[in-house]
Amino acid sequence: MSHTDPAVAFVGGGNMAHSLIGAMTRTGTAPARIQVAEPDAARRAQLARDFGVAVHAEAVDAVAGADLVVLAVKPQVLGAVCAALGPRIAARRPLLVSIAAGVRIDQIDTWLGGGFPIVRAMPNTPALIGAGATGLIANAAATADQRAQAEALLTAAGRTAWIAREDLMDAVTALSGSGPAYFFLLVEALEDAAVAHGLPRETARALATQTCLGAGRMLVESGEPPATLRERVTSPGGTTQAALEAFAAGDFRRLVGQAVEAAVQRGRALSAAH
Ligand SMILES: NC(=O)C1=CN([C@@H]2O[C@H](COP(=O)(O)OP(=O)(O)OC[C@H]3O[C@@H](n4cnc5c(N)ncnc54)[C@H](O)[C@@H]3O)[C@@H](O)[C@H]2O)C=CC1
Ligand SMILES: O=C(O)[C@@H]1CCC=N1
Repeated sequence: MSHTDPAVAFVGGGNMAHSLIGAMTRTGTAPARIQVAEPDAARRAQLARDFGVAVHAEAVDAVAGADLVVLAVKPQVLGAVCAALGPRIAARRPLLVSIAAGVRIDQIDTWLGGGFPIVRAMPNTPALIGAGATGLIANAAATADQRAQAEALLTAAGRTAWIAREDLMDAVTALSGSGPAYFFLLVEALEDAAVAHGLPRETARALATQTCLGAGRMLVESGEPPATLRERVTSPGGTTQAALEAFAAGDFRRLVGQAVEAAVQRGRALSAAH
């Protein structure tokens, strides 16, 4: 980003805000362009120390003068936060970027008072190291420039993809939003299995972790389909084939499908609860 960066206010200075602010400052956004509202004094102090951004206890103090307001609070408090914020920003109507899981754009707009440009984004925790994956969707009130601003902000934290319809956000949340946890679980299970076969835990963790990184980098850097990369590891009648047959016998793909389905349903239930 450059000196023409929008003035950005974060409402909520927790884990995801920390990740996104870290990504923005690493990629050249001046800390002076960023304000954060966070009620927890220890978190405020940490944000100021880590990034040199201005911190406030009250949301209304952070959003004055902002071009773009990132809503980074928990879904359960977003309604109250928006209701308090709406009247204070109604005159200027900055772009709102919500990262709250399971909260629809029309719900946010209604809480704010109506007629606001809004982008809904679903990032994930690897944003912390610039390796995030974010799905995006905008409402009709958001201009092309505002969409580009939201995309630039999330691109600082990794890859982004616009989606065609908001109901697809439940699938994005179940895939990439929650997805890092699925890979962490697989690494945990692999590590435990190797320990059961006698490897020291540190060795098992180091090898499982590096294998996850290596596989991920091959997927990104080779551009080849995962099935092709899998087949290349799988010597006929060899060890990988034996392992993949055990996965198939346990209906691994169906299990993954069920896990994603459960996350999709939970996302829908969360939006219906607001
Ligand atoms: N953790 C994850 O992997 C992902 C989380 N999200 C979404 O990001 C949002 C934030 O999640 P986290 O950062 O993990 O939560 P968090 O709990 O770490 O951060 C939320 C912060 O909001 C603050 N807060 C509470 N009330 C406030 C108010 N009235 N004004 C300003 N700040 C207030 C809290 O003190 C807390 O620091 C959630 O809506 C979540 O659905 C989205 C994608 C991935
Ligand atoms: O588990 C959750 O509800 C949030 C949304 C995606 C990742 N964490």
